[in-house]
Amino acid sequence: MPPKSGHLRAKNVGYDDDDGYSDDDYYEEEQSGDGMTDEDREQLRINTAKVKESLDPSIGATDAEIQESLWHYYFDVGKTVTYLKNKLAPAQPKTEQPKKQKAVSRFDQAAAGVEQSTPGKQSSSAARILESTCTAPSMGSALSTLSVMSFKAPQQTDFFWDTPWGNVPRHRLGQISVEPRFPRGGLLGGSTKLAKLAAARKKKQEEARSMEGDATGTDTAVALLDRLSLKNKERTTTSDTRGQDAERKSFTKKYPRKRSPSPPPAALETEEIPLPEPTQPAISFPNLRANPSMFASTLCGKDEQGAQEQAVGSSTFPIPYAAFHSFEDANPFAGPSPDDIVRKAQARRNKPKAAQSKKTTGEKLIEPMTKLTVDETPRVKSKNLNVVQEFEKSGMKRMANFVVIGHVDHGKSTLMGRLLYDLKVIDQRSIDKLRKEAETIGKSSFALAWVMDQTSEERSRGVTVDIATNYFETEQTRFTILDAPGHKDFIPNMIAGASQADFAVLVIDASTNSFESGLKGQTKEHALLVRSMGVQRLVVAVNKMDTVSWLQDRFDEISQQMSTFLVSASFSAKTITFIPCAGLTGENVTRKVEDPNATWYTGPTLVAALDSSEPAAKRNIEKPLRLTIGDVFRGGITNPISISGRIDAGSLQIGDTILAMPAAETASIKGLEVENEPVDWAVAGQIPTLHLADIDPVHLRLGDIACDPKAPITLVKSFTCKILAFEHVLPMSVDVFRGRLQAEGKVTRLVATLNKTSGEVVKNKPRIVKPAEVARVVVELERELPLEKGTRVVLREGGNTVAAGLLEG
Ligand SMILES: Nc1nc2c(ncn2[C@@H]2O[C@H](COP(=O)(O)OP(=O)(O)OP(=O)(O)O)[C@@H](O)[C@H]2O)c(=O)[nH]1
Repeated sequence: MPPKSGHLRAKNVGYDDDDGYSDDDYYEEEQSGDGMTDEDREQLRINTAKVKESLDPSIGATDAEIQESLWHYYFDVGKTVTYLKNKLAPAQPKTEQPKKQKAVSRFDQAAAGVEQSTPGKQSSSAARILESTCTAPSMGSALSTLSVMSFKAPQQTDFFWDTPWGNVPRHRLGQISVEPRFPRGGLLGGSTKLAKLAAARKKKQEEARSMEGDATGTDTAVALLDRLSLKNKERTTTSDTRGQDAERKSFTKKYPRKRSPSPPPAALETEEIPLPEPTQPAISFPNLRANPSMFASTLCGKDEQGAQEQAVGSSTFPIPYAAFHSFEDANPFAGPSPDDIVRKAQARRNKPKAAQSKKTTGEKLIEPMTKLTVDETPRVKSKNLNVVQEFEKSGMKRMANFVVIGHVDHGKSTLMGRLLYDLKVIDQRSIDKLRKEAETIGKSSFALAWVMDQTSEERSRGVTVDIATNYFETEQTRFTILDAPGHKDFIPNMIAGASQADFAVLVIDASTNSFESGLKGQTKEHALLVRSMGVQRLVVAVNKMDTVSWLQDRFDEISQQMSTFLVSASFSAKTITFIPCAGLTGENVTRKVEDPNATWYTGPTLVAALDSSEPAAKRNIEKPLRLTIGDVFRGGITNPISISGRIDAGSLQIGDTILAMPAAETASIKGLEVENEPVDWAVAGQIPTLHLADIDPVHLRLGDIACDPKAPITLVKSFTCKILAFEHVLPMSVDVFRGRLQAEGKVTRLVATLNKTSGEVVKNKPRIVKPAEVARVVVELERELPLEKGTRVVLREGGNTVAAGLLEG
């Protein structure tokens, strides 16, 4: 039987300094009940066969003897054979033995020297190993068997007398303790490189410590080793300490410590552990006790002694203002504030003539602001183009912006993605990439929608959140798509999109029940909103026709119901077009439908219907500039502040100065882009990007108006408007929306209900305005807004659209 012991542990002991650290030091090998691993058993079996082969059969060694010897010689076949030959055939000369031995290490030599020079001390080194090894209860019995079997007190004649591991000095035995079965705590699992290094360092420190302790009791050779290792240790310690000090210094420098409040002196005095009587120190040490922090002193009062000690120390920090006893009495607001001084200085500069000339009640409030905006000299050189002439000369295609509206998930983004893909605005590679990405998150059906929905939130939720813009052109027209969110939570964003649109594409899901649920939801609300915001032309895309097998009945049913509703919502039947299509498959989007069930349809494709739209109403190019800011962003390193938005009226060019309202701050246009292309000018109806200079971004907010400084938009705090009620309206709090602009307000007065078509007064001072009624109401705002006659607003309350209105003054 092979011995069962912690022998395995001994195999892992690295005696030489240059022995590398091994994982085995921290991971005990998998052992079965006999203390051996499967690997050991296999090794033992192979080596037993080898030993048997090498031994003269006359020697007659049993398997048990061979295995025992192999075990003690760490499976060394040569040594085992020699040992068995010596043991079982004593006649053989012993002198051959050293030749076969492995070269001994420096430590082994030293240890052997110890044993030779101090015979009395050679008492059972192996037993000592065992003593220290047999600490783990699990190994106890196996080891005790081993100690009885193999580690009898060695005789000079004993074969083991010169085995190096049998002569391990006691101070080294600390290493041979039984390791815990699992990685030690504190090293984060022990398998990382860091953990290994930490463990190796710890081991070295322990080694050095044990050396110090035993140094006196060792002989010269061990003392020599001690000195060697101590030197090393000193070296390491010094360099370590130096290193640590340097590290600490640099760390302290890098991350100066916060002074945490020290406990007050009283707390220190009440320490429970009695301190030993202080002996008179030969050298007086500096008082290293930390002084209470200023914070603690302030809170708990000053300890006089502490204060004195503190006075001696150099690291004192006065409380700000502590020296000024009368600081409570002083009035810090007596003089003008630094802001006042700056504002006063700025106010001395010239006032903008335009801003001055048009004074309203509200302007009194923003007077200081307008005084700040003076510099009308553009910093960027203007080409002084006559933009109206340039526009006429350019022979530009007609332009149209359309907003895509409809209930959530009815397929708006997919339809637009398909349209852009089929018109080759989006290339195959991009689509493949989107498909792949969509597949990875299990939303492959949304790949086309992702052409429009580009934020990670939209993609992960599968819902459009904000207006997405894209462009395409047909033979006659350059189109700007404004894809609106369908979810009711994002109606304000839909309003912002609709406020920039010339016409709308209303997408309706033809699938069973989807159309019906949309009617109760945003299909109707969106249609009403765009109408009340001035949109007259509507293309109704009856989408997902593939899900109803292109059934004509379904198409007709939807068309009829929607026509009735839309006409009741003041759309003209002539300006509504119904197109059956399937965005997902692309049928009847840019190409004719080929489904055999769809032969009944002979009308235009969706793109053809868009292209044949009436040109937008005449653009107000010659009117003063009005651009509703739809986005404020950083347009790159050279363009730290950029805005984009639709030009509602007028034109602009590079070098122009614009006035941002309500901030009443001017800025100069240093760069212009339309549809991502640099241009020199832009006109009403376009949605350009303006790269600005000479303005602080804080003065630009979504919904603000960029206008002509010579004809600025007025700021109003209350207005009268003609509304179409969606819900009951009475004097109530409302949120007022104008494009991206949103402000709190109140319907303060119901002036009259009006006739829908003629606009004549039906009833003065009604107590309530019912849904679908038209009325004149007065709205008061919490703050002044840039609004003027003809502006369209939406009134909402508690997340519902209450009414849409047109400003009358
Ligand atoms: N079968 C079929 N499914 C479609 C069609 N069009 C869109 N879908 C699916 O309808 C789901 C919603 O499509 P979206 O394009 O995200 O809908 P949406 O109206 O833009 O949604 P929101 O913008 O969040 O309101 C997706 O799973 C599409 O694959 C279609 O023509 N046929």
